[in-house]
Amino acid sequence: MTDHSRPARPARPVVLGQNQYGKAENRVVKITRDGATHHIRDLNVSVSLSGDMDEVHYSGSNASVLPTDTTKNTVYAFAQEHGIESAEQFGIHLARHFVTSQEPIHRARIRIEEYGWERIEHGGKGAHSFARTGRETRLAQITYDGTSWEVVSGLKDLVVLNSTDSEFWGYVKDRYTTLPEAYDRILATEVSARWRFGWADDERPAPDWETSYRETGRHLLAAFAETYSLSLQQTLYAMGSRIVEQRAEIDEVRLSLPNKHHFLVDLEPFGLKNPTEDGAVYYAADRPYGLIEATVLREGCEPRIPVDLSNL
Ligand SMILES: O=c1[nH]c(=O)c2[nH]c(=O)[nH]c2[nH]1
Repeated sequence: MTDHSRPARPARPVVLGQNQYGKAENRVVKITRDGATHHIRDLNVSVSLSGDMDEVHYSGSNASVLPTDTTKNTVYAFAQEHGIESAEQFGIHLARHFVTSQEPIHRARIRIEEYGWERIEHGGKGAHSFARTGRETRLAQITYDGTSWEVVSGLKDLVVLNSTDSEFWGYVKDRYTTLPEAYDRILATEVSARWRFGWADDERPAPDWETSYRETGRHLLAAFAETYSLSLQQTLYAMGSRIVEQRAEIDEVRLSLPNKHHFLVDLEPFGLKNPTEDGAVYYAADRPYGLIEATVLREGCEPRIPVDLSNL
């Protein structure tokens, strides 16, 4: 056995920087039964802990280390013991547990992806058969430092398209500009969105996470559908500002919108017209794509969602 009592660290001009650890991507499926009708929640939960962890890095002493295997077990045990009311509530339970039960752990960050399932309705039944929706992935990130909470929710992979009510013209033109002005184009994007809640301490009641997610998604889609778009930038702002205006619990929205270009195909070589007005055929390009990103904030609030959403 290694003796950890000896001086662990020779003086060296090297120090440990930010560090965190935990078990990533714990796949949890929870079935609850309401008579013959079953309900499913399907999560991917990643745990990240930090605190007094210098010694394990410097000397290998594991005295402060709650094993990542234990964090995995905790995720499954909590799903059974406490249920999964919402991704956010589940993450809050876990974060609070790790920080309050282990002295060396000062901060917990729980990231959750949730996959949707819909019922397979068949012959008036549909109680226990499901199909993965594949529409969007719900996201939640919960961070707790023993005093304050930061909850960022969101979604990704939500592909939406308006087949009209989109124009793009009047832009800067230089010697490299070839893009024709568009007065009736397809506007399509794959929404990646994060929204941060103002709720930060246990003194105040937490939002109703399920209602908040449902309504925020509804506003996001309604703003996309209802905005007569002169640019994707304008549509993005309409989506973000509608959420901040309509959902009092949300202070900040970050959106990353790839412009999924649809180009009218030139069919002139085949003696065919391809009019936008009716029956138009488009080439759906997958790359390169315009990438339009912005944060929309409640006035007076600090931006805290990372600019690059791939880091969240
Ligand atoms: O909505 C758009 N915004 C742009 O900034 C842009 N640039 C471009 O080439 N097409 C578009 N479309």
